[in-house]
Amino acid sequence: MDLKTSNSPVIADPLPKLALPSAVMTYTTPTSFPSTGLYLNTPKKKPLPGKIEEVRAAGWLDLMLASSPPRKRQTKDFANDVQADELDLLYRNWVVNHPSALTSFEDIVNLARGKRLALFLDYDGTLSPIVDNPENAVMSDEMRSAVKHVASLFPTAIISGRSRDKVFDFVKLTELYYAGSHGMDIMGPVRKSDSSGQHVECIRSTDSEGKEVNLFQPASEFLPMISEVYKKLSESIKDIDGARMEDNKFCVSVHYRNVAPHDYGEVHQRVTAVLKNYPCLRLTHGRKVLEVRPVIDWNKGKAVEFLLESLGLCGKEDVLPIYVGDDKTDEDAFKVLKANSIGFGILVSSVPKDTDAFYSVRDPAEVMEFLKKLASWKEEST
Ligand SMILES: O=P(O)(O)OC[C@H]1O[C@H](O[C@H]2O[C@H](CO)[C@@H](O)[C@H](O)[C@H]2O)[C@H](O)[C@@H](O)[C@@H]1O
Repeated sequence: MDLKTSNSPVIADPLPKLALPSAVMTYTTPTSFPSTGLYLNTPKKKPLPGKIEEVRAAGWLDLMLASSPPRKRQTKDFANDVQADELDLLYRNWVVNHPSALTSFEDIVNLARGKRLALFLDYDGTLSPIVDNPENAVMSDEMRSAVKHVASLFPTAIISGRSRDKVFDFVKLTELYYAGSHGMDIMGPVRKSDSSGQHVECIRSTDSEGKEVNLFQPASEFLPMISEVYKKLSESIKDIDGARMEDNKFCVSVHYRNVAPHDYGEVHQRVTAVLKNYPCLRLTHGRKVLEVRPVIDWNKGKAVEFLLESLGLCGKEDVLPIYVGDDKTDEDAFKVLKANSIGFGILVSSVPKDTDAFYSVRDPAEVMEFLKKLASWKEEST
């Protein structure tokens, strides 16, 4: 297959060998902040919005209202049906540019032939369906065995916004690599090259099975600050019906999925009011969730690069990394694969979205089908 046809991601020059983490050390460290060396140069903050209208003006309220695709229609209603037909049409147009990884499976196989695949999987909305209570986002046994199966064939990692321990409790597979807190807590393999001092910032540790692993936690100096902010935010939002906090170790989630839309502005206002005293924390936005995290130049994309490097798969022409994810934070990983033309992303979405992923699937059920197909193909071809 011609890799440069417009219907396939262009897999060209491999990623130049990364010198992680020193590649991200060029940022200046404000003296009053912890000295992790990975700070982002953020623009000066705008004044905090004081009223709900100002929250809207800042664009956050619209983002909060639009976050996460609408639920399936419950009623038979003409206006709803027209809107749904329009959405279907938009989706059909969008999928032309982001073809289904299932219907384009042959193209993917053609790209993968003769290459070593590396799989990176997001958790929520990718391996488990989105549910109202984050504690209930369990993975089905069928999905677990599909992931276990691919992990026996390709190096596979889960990269989640949740804390690493929590995502492991859901997945329960020791054969995977895990990156929690949006990549700020990575448990990866120990490389022979580590003895030459390549990953100076890693801590040698052992996993639950006693296997030697490398721990990489670029935001460890923020831990006391994050737990302080967690307490303050919990106190601040406790009277907002449906608002819920989640401690993700190196970041904090403020969930508003179960909050009435007229209170969204209030949630945002309370969060920004607490954060104004923490200039080295920043706010990002996911699916009905506001996320507080350290201002360091580290994200899921950097975690993918780091893991590829740790696995000895970086800069190799015969390696094809695939990243599957559903959320904004996964875009950092899609971007890395696209920018370096080394692999491609698969966006999990049933509605059109602006994305750097090349392929798409509609939901976790399709993710599972894709993983099963990949495993069968690999087994048949060997
Ligand atoms: O990177 P991920 O593994 O996708 O984690 C991102 C966030 O996922 C979880 O929240 C989302 O899923 C919940 C359960 O389905 C849902 O209730 C919530 O509205 C979604 O935003 C998780 O709870 C967060 O901590 C993660 O940051």
